[in-house]
Amino acid sequence: MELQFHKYQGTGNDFIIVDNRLDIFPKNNTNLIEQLCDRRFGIGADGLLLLENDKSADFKMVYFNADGKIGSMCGNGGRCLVAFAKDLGIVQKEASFEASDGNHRASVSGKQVALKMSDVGRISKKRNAYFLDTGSPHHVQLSKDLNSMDVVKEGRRIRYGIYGEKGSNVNFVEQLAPDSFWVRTYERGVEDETYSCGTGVTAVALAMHFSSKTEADRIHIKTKGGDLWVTFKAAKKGYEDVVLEGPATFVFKGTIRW
Ligand SMILES: N[C@@H](CCC[C@H](N)C(=O)O)C(=O)O
Repeated sequence: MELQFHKYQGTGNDFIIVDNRLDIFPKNNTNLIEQLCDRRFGIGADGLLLLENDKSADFKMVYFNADGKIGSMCGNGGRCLVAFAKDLGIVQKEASFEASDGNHRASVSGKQVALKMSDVGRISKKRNAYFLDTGSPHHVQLSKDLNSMDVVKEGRRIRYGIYGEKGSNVNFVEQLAPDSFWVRTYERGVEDETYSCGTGVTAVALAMHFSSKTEADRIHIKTKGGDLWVTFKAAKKGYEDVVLEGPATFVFKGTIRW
């Protein structure tokens, strides 16, 4: 079989993107998707995104983690898919799409894509951390000396030790300024540290506001792969009007045969 694909990245969180509007991609072939994401034997990516037709939105997003298994919501992936849809001419400056956690709207300005995330109703306090679901599950904990932390070792311990096989993404945070944080993320389904995680930085921003580490409602997040911004409004219960904003760019396109 031969596959045309595109590579996009959002602050270093990188994705294989396939235009699957003809619905011919072998979605059930977990081994194939894992192989395509492999950085030595395949194209290499944190995940694989399918753009599909949708009866009411501009398109539908289907996301697979690098382990080849269907994933939950992917914030950076959603932003990259909107950039891809614009490059294909499917959308202009505004877009709407269906994802695993419902409908999302987005706006494009140059290389920047602002994605409306789902409302977050509940943030639970763990011993030295917070847990919330921003479309994907996230453990958020403040850490000292983030620079020297073994994120993979610590992240794996928490991901399996506290959250079992179903797991959670694990975000380690250091405050840089009243409205700015540095985040390193161990990502479930990639089972490694990624250069950034969109649902992760969204979770960090909300958890830091919830725990009064910041009073800002527009928060800058520094990641290994670059800068992201999260804006939000406090709601009666949790947070609403949550928007994740940052760059999403085309890297290359190609053909792969197997
Ligand atoms: N990198 C993604 C997160 C994708 C889902 C995550 N790997 C999970 O399985 O929960 C993002 O940008 O949100």
